[in-house]
Amino acid sequence: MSLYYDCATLLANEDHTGGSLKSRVYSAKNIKNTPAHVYALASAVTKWSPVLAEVIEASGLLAVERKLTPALALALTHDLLLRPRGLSCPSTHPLARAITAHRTRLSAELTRVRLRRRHATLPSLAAALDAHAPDGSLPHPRWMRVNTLTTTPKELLNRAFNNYTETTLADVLSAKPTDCVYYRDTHVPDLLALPPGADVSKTSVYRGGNVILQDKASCFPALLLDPRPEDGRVVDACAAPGNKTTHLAALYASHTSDSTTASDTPDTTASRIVAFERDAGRSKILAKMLKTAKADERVDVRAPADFLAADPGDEEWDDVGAILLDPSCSGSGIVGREDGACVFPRAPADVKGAAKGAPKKGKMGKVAKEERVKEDVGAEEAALKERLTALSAFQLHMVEHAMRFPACRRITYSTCSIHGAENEAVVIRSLISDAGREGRWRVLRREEQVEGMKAWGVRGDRGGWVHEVAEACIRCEAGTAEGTMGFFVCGFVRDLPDWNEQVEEEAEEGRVDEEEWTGFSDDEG
Ligand SMILES: C[S@@+](CC[C@H](N)C(=O)[O-])C[C@H]1O[C@@H](n2cnc3c(N)ncnc32)[C@H](O)[C@@H]1O
Repeated sequence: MSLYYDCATLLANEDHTGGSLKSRVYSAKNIKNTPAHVYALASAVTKWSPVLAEVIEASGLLAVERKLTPALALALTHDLLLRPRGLSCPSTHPLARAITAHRTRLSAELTRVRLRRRHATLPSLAAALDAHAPDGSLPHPRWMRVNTLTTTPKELLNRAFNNYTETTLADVLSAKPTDCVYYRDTHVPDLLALPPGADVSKTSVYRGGNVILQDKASCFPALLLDPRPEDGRVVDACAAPGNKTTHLAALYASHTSDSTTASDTPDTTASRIVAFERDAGRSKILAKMLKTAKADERVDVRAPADFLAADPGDEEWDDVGAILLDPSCSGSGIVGREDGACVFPRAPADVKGAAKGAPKKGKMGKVAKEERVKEDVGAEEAALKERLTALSAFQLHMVEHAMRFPACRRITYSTCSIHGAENEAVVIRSLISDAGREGRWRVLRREEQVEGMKAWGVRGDRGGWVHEVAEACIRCEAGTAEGTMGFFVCGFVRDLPDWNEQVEEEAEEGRVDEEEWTGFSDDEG
């Protein structure tokens, strides 16, 4: 039984140890079983966790078996339902008894989840989870961004991938994990793709911070923001684990060499990127990532600290010229959970209709079962709507806050969500908000975007939005030939008037005293 406790401890990761699941298993001091044994179970549970979490929630297991934690329930349910030889512990153990008592109900819920995901068999569902891709869609490549703070693509390829051949993305997508092929992206500079399932976590280039495992779509926000020394300081408002922070640091640094001739170039040796992160545990991961990527001296980390608590009126922020805003979202665009990111069943109190999900005695007729499924789906939809309403209110608040920084001229807003409520709707509501109108914010039009982003063809959802806004918004879809996850990003800009020039011009025209300043009209938003 200790195997299940070991696995649950690793998955729950309550002390927020950073690194991959494998590195955490192999460096764990508090496990009783061999690391290989624990890792095999923990990685299988992680893979199945999106499915098993649904099964456990729907079964009401955690409401009945109070001694089971969500992580323990995942590990036990995995072996009970999916391991050919079942649980690997004596059947008389109290935990084995507790889980076995629910076998019928859990197994029925697994069937329902499988059918809802449109898989005729368990192996078909397993293959979809293996490929880290949604049902019926193409697999997901292993994207890696070359960290130009420490190396160059050429040097990296020569050093670590010299037996690899460059090919098309389509070839990479259909290759086996061990095939030595790579693709060089055309939208994001310094981005490479390896075959789906390729494991680079053991390589020295990964451990040494020469490559950052970052989905292509997740590289868009920093690229679109295009941070430059003349922007002043750049804020990453929601930074952990730090993928975009390190990207910002690399892009910023790439511009410093070609701008050093300008006499008003700011001191580029100081930390010009400020990273906020509210969560204490994730702040540690951020610090570790920045150190590994050799970006720690370039980033002024404010963590744990709330971006919303930074007062835009405070002179400390007078030189913030660009903000990258990547706030918490529903995550509905994520197609593959990174190694170690396990999905846990929610505690009974958090599950809507948990009581309804609790095991009941007696047989159900076919019609009653169908009714029950319809009720469940209806409840799920209502819960999602409620969640999206809360998330989009928070996201709007974050954008409005960013829009109030007086010297800020560019903002990128991004989510890994596919829902319009968190994406285009937040953009529109930000533009018409007080902060948006008073600050004269508008979208960064497609023709104004950096080359790679301008060329990207999948634009915002047109459903009723103004054409310019839909064209400015960038979307990525999961499971397509582009190999991205579901993602959204939009840039905001404002052309701040140069007040001195304006006053001079108006004085020359003799208009200064004639016209009284009445503020911007609503039409000017
Ligand atoms: C989507 S994740 C950011 C991912 C990150 N940008 C990256 O690319 O690695 C959102 C993060 O924002 C943090 N967060 C949410 N609200 C925040 C706030 N008000 N201030 C600072 N951080 C916040 C969350 O804790 C979470 O770590």
